[in-house]
Amino acid sequence: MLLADLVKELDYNALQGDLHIEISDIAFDSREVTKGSLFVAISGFTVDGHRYIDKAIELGASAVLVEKDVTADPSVTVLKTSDTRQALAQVSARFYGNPSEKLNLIGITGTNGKTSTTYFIKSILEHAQHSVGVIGTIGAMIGNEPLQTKSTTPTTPESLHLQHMFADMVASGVQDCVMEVSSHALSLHRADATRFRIGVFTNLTPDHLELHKTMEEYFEAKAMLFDLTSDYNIINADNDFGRKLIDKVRDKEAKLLTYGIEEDADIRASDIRYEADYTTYVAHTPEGSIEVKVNLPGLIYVYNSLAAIACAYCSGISLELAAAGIRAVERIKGRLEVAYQDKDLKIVIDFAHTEDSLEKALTTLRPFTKGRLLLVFGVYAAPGALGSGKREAMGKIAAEYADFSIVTSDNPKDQDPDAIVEEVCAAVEAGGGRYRGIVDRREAIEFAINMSEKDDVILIAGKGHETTQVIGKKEIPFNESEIVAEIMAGRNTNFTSKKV
Ligand SMILES: CC(=O)N[C@H]1[C@@H](OP(=O)(O)OP(=O)(O)OC[C@H]2O[C@@H](n3ccc(=O)[nH]c3=O)[C@H](O)[C@@H]2O)O[C@H](CO)[C@@H](O)[C@@H]1O[C@H](C)C(=O)N[C@@H](C)C(=O)N[C@H](CCC(=O)O)C(=O)O
Ligand SMILES: Nc1ncnc2c1ncn2[C@@H]1O[C@H](COP(=O)(O)OP(=O)(O)OP(=O)(O)O)[C@@H](O)[C@H]1O
Repeated sequence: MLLADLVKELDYNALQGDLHIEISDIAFDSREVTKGSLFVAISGFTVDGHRYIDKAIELGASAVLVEKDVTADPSVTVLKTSDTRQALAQVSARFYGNPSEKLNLIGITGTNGKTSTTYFIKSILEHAQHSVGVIGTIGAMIGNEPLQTKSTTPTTPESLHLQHMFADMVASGVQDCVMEVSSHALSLHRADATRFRIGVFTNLTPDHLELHKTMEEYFEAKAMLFDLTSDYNIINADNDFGRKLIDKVRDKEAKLLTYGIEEDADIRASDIRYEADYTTYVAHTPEGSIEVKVNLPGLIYVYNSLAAIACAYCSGISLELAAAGIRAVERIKGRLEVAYQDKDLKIVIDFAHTEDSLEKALTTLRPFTKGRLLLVFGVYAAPGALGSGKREAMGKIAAEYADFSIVTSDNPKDQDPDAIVEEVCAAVEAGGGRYRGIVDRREAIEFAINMSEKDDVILIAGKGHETTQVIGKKEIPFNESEIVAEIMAGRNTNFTSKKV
């Protein structure tokens, strides 16, 4: 594509060079530059991409897009714009032919519930014989085939990779794409230049305050999704920030559709019946009502499946197909997943890693726990004072809702794991909870299993589907289902339970 065409809708100043040159690819990382590329320099959190311009030119970049004044080899074209992250999204969408406009794109945002809502929607759309793509925490897929991409690390990929994925989906005949949209992505403009036909807001509770600083800023970041939607905004009316968002988007062109249980919402659940492993309820929509069975326990999956029913309604899919799609989701990896069960003990793995989700996971399990509810958990939060709020809040939740907590490591990354465990233990103690701190996560799981007695339930929270643990710079294998299976295999031959 000609550089002049690529930057046609961009606000820029040409600092040097020719605009009538062919651009073969785009890169925002100098290490990925190929001959004839446009290199977009981003001022990062850790390094400044402008420092790698010479490297990019050496590797064959023929044009550079910057947001700072730079001196570059006179043989390349240099364009300056006010924000290169925004510009990256714009040129990427244009480079790939604005693929989001060719998809029924559904974006889901919120602190918790994005992944499971995505699964429910995907299953419903597939029941309606649609070809579906997914982008989110568990990766990018077309149907059940993982998409080969340059990067699938973040929940919401960088704009260049995102537009590339959309283009691959369009080329493969995908009709609908269901995508998790994180607040990081929205505030770092990864989803700019993307058209979402439907936007969904699940909830907003404290998290990611290392980036957004205040709940207000965090809310505003999430709300950015609803500036990108064309047809429907689907919002949880029972959540405080959901109601705030309803007021904010009420007059937008995209039609507002609310869902909930407590408020008088457009899509509503009633007659909820909780069982240990599933829940049934009646979903009411403007088109009628239907009995729904969700094969995941607890109120949160009533909400997440209701959001999916709202999407089905907006996509013209019948209630029968919607209910069948939800029923077909048998389990979701690491979401209240039963890792072990016999007549005396149940061990559940869950991805709860925020204060709200930890509370929801514990309160979901409580009514079906005859013995004690034992909790193994760690906290990943920003370093130092910034992360203290989350460490304290999760410690308090553990104290309030678990009978005994084994405080351990989540992904300590570059932080001191002992200091984190100590701080969380102090919060459990301050909340009046019983606890033990064990930094090594495998040992912590083993301790919980060894202290368990008849009828206890163990919740191992925080890592869910993840199969590694990040300690320092190392990512070590850590598959909790396998670890539980190994420990239980040993215990079933030589176990004696201990009182603590
Ligand atoms: C905190 C955060 O979001 N960081 C993002 C940010 O990184 P950064 O600004 O620190 O980048 P940097 O390392 O300083 O580098 C700056 C620039 O120099 C470039 N560079 C760097 C080195 C080099 O040799 N050459 C070069 O060109 C880099 O490619 C980059 O463009 O900009 C990068 C490129 O634009 C992103 O890839 C990166 O996301 C990383 C992968 C990440 O892990 N983000 C997480 C926190 C995240 O986004 N999480 C959300 C939330 C999930 C949830 O809901 O829980 C997500 O969507 O996954
Ligand atoms: N509607 C909900 N409200 C509160 N907590 C929820 C809800 N849905 C799921 N959770 C909890 O949050 C955890 C993560 O759920 P899920 O992966 O669906 O959220 P997510 O928004 O995709 O999270 P992340 O962005 O961190 O990947 C679950 O394991 C569960 O404990």
